[in-house]
Amino acid sequence: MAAPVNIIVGSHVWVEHPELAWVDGEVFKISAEEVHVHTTNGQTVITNISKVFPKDTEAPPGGVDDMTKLSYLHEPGVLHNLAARYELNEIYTYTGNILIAINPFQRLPHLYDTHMMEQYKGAQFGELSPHVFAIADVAYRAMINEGKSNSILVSGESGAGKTETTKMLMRYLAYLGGRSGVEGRTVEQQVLESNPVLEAFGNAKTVRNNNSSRFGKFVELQFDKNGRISGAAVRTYLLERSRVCQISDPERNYHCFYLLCAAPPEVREKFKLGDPKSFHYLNQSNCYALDGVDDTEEYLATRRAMDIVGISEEEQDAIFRVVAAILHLGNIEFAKGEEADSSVIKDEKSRFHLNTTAELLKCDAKSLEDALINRVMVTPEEVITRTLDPVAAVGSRDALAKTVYSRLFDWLVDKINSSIGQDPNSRTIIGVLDIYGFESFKLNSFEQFCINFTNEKLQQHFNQHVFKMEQEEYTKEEINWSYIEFVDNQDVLDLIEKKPGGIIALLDEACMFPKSTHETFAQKLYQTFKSNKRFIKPKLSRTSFTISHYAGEVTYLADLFLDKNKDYVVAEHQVLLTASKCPFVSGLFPPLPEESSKSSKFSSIGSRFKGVLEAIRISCAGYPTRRTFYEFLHRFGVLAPDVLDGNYDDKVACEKILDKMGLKGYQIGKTKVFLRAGQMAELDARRAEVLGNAARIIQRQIRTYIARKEFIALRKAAIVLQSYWRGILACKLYEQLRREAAALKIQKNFHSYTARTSYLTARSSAIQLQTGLRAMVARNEFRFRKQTKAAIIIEAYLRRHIACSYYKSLKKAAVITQCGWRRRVARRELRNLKMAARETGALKEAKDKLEKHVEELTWRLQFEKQLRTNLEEEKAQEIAKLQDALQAMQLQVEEANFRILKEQEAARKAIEEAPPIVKETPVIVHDTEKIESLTAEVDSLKVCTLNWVIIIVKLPFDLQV
Ligand SMILES: Nc1ncnc2c1ncn2[C@@H]1O[C@H](COP(=O)(O)OP(=O)(O)OP(=O)(O)O)[C@@H](O)[C@H]1O
Repeated sequence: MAAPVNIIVGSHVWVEHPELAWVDGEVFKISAEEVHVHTTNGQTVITNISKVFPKDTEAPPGGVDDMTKLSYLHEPGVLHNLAARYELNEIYTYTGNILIAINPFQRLPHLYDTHMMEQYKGAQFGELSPHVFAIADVAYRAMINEGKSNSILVSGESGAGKTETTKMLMRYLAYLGGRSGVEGRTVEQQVLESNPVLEAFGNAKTVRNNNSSRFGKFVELQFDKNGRISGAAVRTYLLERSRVCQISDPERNYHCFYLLCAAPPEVREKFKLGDPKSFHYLNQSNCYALDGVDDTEEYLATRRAMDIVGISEEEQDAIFRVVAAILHLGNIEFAKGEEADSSVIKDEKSRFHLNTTAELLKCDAKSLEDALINRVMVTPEEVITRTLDPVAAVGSRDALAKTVYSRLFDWLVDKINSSIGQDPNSRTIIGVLDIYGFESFKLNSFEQFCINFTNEKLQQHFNQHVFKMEQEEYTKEEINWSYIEFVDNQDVLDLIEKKPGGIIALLDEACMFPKSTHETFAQKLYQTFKSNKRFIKPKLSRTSFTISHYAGEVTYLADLFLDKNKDYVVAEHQVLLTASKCPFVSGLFPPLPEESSKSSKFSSIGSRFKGVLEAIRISCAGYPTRRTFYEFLHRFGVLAPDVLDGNYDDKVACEKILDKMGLKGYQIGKTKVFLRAGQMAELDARRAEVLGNAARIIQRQIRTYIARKEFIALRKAAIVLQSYWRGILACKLYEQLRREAAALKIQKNFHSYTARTSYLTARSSAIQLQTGLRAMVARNEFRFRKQTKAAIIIEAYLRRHIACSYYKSLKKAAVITQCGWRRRVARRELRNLKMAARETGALKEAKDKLEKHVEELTWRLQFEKQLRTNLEEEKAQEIAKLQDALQAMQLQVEEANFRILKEQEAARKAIEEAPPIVKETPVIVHDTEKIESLTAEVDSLKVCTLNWVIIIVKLPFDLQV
């Protein structure tokens, strides 16, 4: 809540709610005791109020589409809601089943296009966003379903958009019940095409609206039994006749006057017209032209529209001749005559206008003059001719102008209606009443009085419908009904229309007394209604009076009431124009039947005003819908077929159906069912649902059949298509597989190439290694062989040495053996010689010799022993040396083995590190075998060496042996 503000000044202030005020589009809270409201210079000043933010008004930010959804239904809340929606270009809002339309002052074509019409066609009320089409749709459906006529009331202040709304309603109704009309034009087209004509003669610029309709309009669309438009009629009410003679600044007179003044020169010349400023009926205001409107163009457009409506060239000529005549008529001025209370044509200028008027109306100029300045009074005894003073003559002139203009307007409306065509056999109509809403201005005159009286009547009609008649019906039907308090405006209506004694009756009375003035009329009112609650006499005024209407108090100026009320044709005027040589003009004033001219020549607008509202029916509250039991069962029996089948009384059956539908708050009367607002729609919706379901079942079966047929055909087609596509897919798949295989092959070859390359690299490395190793092994072997060769040489030498030694030993042994043998032989000879020495000394000598020889042999043995010992020592040394050499060779072999193992290890590692795809090649196996064979070879060599060693070692033993 914002801080309180002291003074708020606004031009649009609503303070009807006790706590809230709406000031220029904002909501304010009023502190009840201190609030002070007064108006200065057209602005309202409110003190001690505090601003309320929109959220406090309970409406969601975007507003609600139905005002009944607002938590608090008060003016600020309602206006705030409308403003919030208006911000979003949502110009329509519901209040229950009433539509509020706000003038967007811009074209919103998307709101009214054919797509929109399609959407609203047959849609449930309230289902879609609020729209003028929804209202027309409800009226049309109700007419079709119930076979009854319906009316739509379009009400609002001037410029609110009534005429536009009416056009939209008609367009939508024509869309629903369209028929091709005369010469291929639809009725709606014809009605709309007639609009420029009606607007040219019935519309004028006002303060609020540049194209304000100055007449009430009831468009009646007639429908045949099939719900097609079969005819249409435009009924007009209350053309604002006073505007013909009197306009206030900055308003304009009816458009047609300005169009004619802007017509092509030859036309203007023909009608002796000039600048609109030169005509009294137009120059009372300073406004002559409208922004963005070219009157010359409009003149031509009106002529074209007249062509379309079927107004002939001669008729068009006559129409504009009459319009020109009215302008000239307004320029006739009067001066005082020689006799008392008499007048004469003021000057030559006025006479020119008088003559021109007579010329244009094709009547006698003298008769026209007489009709303007004289009055004929018919008394039972005689006929008296009375002169009129200049003021009365002006009144007579203006009365003539108004009469001619209003007759002309009525003629145009009739012409339009006959051009559209009526259907006398039409059973139902939808009427659209476009009428001004309640008006309250600073200065209110007879027009506002009539408009407000109409609205008072509408309100009463509403009251009657909603409350009075309802209550009567409920009582008659003996249903429970708690009486609703309502503001009954019957007393206001009594004040206005009661006969005798009401304001209109007093006004008519005053109009009939020639001496009456507005002052005497006002005094009469003050006197008659001094104790009436609805009538207030303003303190300082002598001619104004205030009526407390249902919508508020309005003060009227009685000054022009008498003049504006007089709607009779002055007999002189009637005679004058009936005698016109122009058939069109005389046709506007057909001679009156003898009786009527005698009995009453006076009719007042006020009294005629009461026929206007009969065609209007407004949707009501309470139990707005009622149906006789038969109607109800006939319509809603489908909702509960079991109830219809059962043997129930109509009343019970209705009750059962309603209960089955779960409706609450309805009432069952003696002969009728009474439904709450919206319940009928709900039942209709359920009925539509049931019928819809039934229709759906039928549709389903048919659709199943059609769908099955279509399916089979489709399946066949699909199979053909599938096989074709599968063929294409298989080809594609094959192509893909082929590509994959090719890719694999390429990969394989590539891998094999890379593997081969790496293998070759590995192999060449292995070969290099092997070569190196083999070279090394060969070198080793070579070295070994060299060593072996050397060993063999050594061995050979050793063997030779051994053989030599053996030979020597054998020789020695042979020598020894020989020596031994010889010793034995010598001994034997010695013995023989001894024997012979004994026998002879010679033997002794031989003995000595032999002894000597033995001694020598013994020495030689000793020497041989010494030699063998030396030889053995040498041999032991040699063996030790050889063993050392053998050990060294063994070490070398081990070393070679160790190196081979290392090479093997390195080769194995290299192979392992090579890529996995490299298969183990038998090369290594060969190498290993080779190595193993080499190892075996080495081992055999070792064995050989050992054998050899063993041989060597054995030799001494042999030798020993
Ligand atoms: N729905 C709408 N869309 C666009 N413009 C609109 C709409 N309603 C009204 N207007 C505009 O407002 C102007 C006045 O509207 P309209 O003539 O229908 O008002 P009205 O209530 O009939 O006034 P009056 O009672 O003075 O004849 C129109 O000329 C048009 O420019």
